[in-house]
Amino acid sequence: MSEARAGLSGTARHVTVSAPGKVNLSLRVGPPGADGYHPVATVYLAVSLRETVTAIARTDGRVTVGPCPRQVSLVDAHDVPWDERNLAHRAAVHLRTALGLDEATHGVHLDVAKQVPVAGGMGGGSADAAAALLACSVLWETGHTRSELAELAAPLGADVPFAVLGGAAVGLGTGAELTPVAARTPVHLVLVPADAGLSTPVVFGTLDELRRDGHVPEGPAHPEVNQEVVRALTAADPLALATAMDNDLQTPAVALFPDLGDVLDLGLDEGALRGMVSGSGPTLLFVVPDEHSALSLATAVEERTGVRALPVHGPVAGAHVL
Ligand SMILES: C[C@@](CO)(OP(=O)(O)O)[C@H](O)COP(=O)(O)OP(=O)(O)OC[C@H]1O[C@@H](n2ccc(N)nc2=O)[C@H](O)[C@@H]1O
Ligand SMILES: Nc1ncnc2c1ncn2[C@@H]1O[C@H](COP(=O)(O)OP(=O)(O)O)[C@@H](O)[C@H]1O
Repeated sequence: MSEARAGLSGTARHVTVSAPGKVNLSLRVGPPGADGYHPVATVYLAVSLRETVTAIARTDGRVTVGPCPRQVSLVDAHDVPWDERNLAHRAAVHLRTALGLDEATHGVHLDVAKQVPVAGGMGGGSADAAAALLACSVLWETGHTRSELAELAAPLGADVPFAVLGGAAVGLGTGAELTPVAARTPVHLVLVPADAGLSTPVVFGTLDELRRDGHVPEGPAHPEVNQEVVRALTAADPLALATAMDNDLQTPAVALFPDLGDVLDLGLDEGALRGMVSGSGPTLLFVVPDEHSALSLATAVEERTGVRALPVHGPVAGAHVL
């Protein structure tokens, strides 16, 4: 048993929450501000690859976090910090502090079962933070609605409010100012994770360098929302969606991880409507017309690369109690 779990009784009160990973169907990035953050205009889609966090009451006032001992994980959770740097841990401490809750009586252990690739540009850590926020809020009976929790989530990371709300949404500012988009039917995608991660700040920094050196055009100070992607989502038109998608972080992600170019070509070769880097990468997303095409593309990619490809769909629900 891990040190963090020692002393937890099997009968302790607990709450389990599921929260989704995401892809960005459009990600337009402006130049960085004084705080280092870049203004974005993005279109998020929550997808059917989810994280699960169980909040277990602790009687000693501590906040602890660890990988779920019962989980057979799809992902390698070794790169995840299982201490106070973990986003789920930070979410619990943030909630306790923001609400002025008594530390002595608001301890918690967080069991995290990961399915979303780590450092893959799919917001897995953000989903853990969103799930921990809701799980602790229910455990500690704070009475917050999901939209109140989404507002509380913003200081934890640009993607965290979206993981609370889920669905599909336009994100402005750092990505945390959300407007829901009503997607008519499911979008079917195949995700191809890479065998290593990419650091989000390094990918943003590489974009800045490529722009400074004139290899990539400058972005506008206030990027505009890709309305064609929004229209394609509301019109349930996968071909229009595939055509309109864009991601300013694709060029820096491929510069840092050149093998991505080959896998993008391979996906197109096997019938995808379009392939693109998900967020800051290196996970790739391929748009396909329907569920059947998703299964056959995933099989073909696996056969040719030996990499596990994941058929998913979206939009799916945000953080909710199981
Ligand atoms: C790029 C995106 C696209 O949705 O996500 P990923 O693809 O990495 O999951 C997001 O903008 C990331 O969201 P998230 O991972 O929550 O970012 P944060 O923790 O807030 O920030 C991590 C770092 O990324 C950079 N950052 C993030 C958001 C933003 N609008 N501008 C930035 O420059 C900053 O260097 C920041 O210190
Ligand atoms: N619960 C968590 N799950 C995954 N990574 C985490 C978590 N908490 C902190 N991290 C750190 O955040 C980094 C990026 O996390 P992640 O959300 O998986 O990727 P991305 O920002 O590309 O979507 C990881 O490399 C890891 O160091």
